[in-house]
Amino acid sequence: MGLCNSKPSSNSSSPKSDLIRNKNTPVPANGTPIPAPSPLNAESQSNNNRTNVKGNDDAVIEGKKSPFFPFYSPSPAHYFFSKKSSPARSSANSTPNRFFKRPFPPPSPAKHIKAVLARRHGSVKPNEAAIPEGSEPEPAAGLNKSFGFSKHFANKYELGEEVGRGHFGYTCTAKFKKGELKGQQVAVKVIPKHKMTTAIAIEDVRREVKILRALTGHNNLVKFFDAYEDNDNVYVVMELCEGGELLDRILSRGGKYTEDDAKAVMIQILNVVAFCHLQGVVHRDLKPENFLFTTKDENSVLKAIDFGLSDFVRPDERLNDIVGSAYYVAPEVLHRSYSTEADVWSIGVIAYILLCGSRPFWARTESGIFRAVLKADPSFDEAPWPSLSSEARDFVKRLLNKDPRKRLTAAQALSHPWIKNSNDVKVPLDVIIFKLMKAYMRSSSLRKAALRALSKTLTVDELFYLKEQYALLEPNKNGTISLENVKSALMKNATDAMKDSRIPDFLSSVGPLTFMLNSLQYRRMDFEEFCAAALSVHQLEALDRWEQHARCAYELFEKDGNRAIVIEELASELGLGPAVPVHAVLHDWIRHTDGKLSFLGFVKLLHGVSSRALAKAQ
Ligand SMILES: Nc1ncnc2c1ncn2[C@@H]1O[C@H](COP(=O)(O)OP(=O)(O)OP(=O)(O)O)[C@@H](O)[C@H]1O
Ligand SMILES: [Ca+2]
Ligand SMILES: [Ca+2]
Repeated sequence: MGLCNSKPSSNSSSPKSDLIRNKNTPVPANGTPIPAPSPLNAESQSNNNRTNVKGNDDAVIEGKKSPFFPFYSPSPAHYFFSKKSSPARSSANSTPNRFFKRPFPPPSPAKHIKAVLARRHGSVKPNEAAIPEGSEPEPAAGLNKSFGFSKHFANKYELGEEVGRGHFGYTCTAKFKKGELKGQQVAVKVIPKHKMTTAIAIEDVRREVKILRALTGHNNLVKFFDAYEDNDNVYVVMELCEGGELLDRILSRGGKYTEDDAKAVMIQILNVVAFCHLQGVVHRDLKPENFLFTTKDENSVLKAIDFGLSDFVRPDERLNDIVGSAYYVAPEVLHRSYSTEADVWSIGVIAYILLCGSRPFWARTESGIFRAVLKADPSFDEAPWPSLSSEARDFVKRLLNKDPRKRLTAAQALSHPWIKNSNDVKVPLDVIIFKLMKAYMRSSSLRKAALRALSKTLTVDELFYLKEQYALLEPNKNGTISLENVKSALMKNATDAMKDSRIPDFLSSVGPLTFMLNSLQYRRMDFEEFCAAALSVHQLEALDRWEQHARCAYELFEKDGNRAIVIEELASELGLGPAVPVHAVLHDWIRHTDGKLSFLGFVKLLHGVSSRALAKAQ
């Protein structure tokens, strides 16, 4: 492959062509207007209920018993000095100026978005938070707070000291009282029932336990043992992580990691998040506070915790409730139309913080942070960015792409040049492959030919990921795959969570377009075709070299696949309905000399049928 000299890099994500369906209310494909940057969410300064650590933005308040006491609390004098000095001494080579030109204050505990707290506690002040219509918190009366968990917590465990506290619960050590495990220590997250004042809050706890139970077993996910309840509390029993929160380690290092150390953290985060996504679980609250080290050792394993805001998401579904923590929230979450890509954004924020010690999006108020997330481009010009590797910068930028279709997936991020050569990297199966293959199988032969041409322009770096994915589908001896390979690869990785996220169903059905059963069942696909099927035009488009990719592909298409096409046929290829004045719109997409596709038409065809058009057609 790679007939052209251009050196593009990157890969897949489907034309979000896949059906866009909302969980609760339909949202236009492009998302709804921005909810937040209005007085609605203004001034959220005091909404942090964390009492264990650092309640305030950049300060560290009284103590949790963490050994990683965050001694790095920037002196306000730095800012004072920096502000005062910058205009006067703005010479570019003034070293002090460079030093004090920290773009934002260093990381600190993130607050949950107000809407999260509101929908859980039901105590919304008028205009305080944006809540999706039709999901107003219900009154506390008549709520069923029985979870069906075992009632024998007190018989089995003896609670010890508190080790952490969050908005919804507090965590203590505990010991097995008897039996083989007598004396062994565990962690118990205690969630008081009196705090569950809405049906949503109860449902969240139910789902938190369900998801933990289903996902436990991954090396970078806190091990779950069991859940109990009594009249007052729910008790979630887990392995005890004694190494403290990732946030505390970031702070204890003065906010900066070497590239190698940041990479080691990133690999573990991406591993567990790619695993969750394959299971159809979106975490929705990824932040350094929600990753714990198992031991105090420098090289300790990192574990994801706190699935309190997590949810199942079907491959063709968009979620629309605004949840998460403001500094880490993805733009499409604020637009109320999102899926697993939102977690990858949060990982991008964590990566940015690890590498430079500052937050990429910062403001004093919630609405200010939202505005920054939606509109601002994070700075890569300030120190230390220019001295970091170009791969590191590229990695972070591709996680922080505001368009979720152009963002890398977690599995793709593990294949990124910055990461892929590290030890311990094993690229996992990526669910986006199934979405893309599905869109490909539904495409016309003309679009397939266009995608094939594009796939021939992929570079070694881009092919690396596709090769890994193809290998995971375990092609047979003659190097081809069929629907059976796809199904069995999925089933091999399946946990109980997959049932709730309906990933296997997604493969074999879609109403009138029973795509794969009809097509892949009766034939096999080789690696070349797989590349055409599993590449993402949107992601390639995000690259600086996209134009080269596309031009090069068009040349190949001209030789091999281009043919005369009439406007009506092209219109139907692109799913344009009768309401669209096709002759006016598509005029430039067909070459007048020979009736074949022009470059513009070729690029349009690569993108395929728009999701809106597809939704209308069904
Ligand atoms: N398995 C564990 N081992 C050790 N400490 C833990 C464990 N699980 C949780 N903790 C500590 O308890 C804190 C609170 O737990 P968790 O984040 O699950 O609670 P929460 O109420 O959902 O928090 P939040 O306000 O972030 O939603 C964690 O930040 C961590 O410090
Ligand atoms: Ca937490
Ligand atoms: Ca939580």
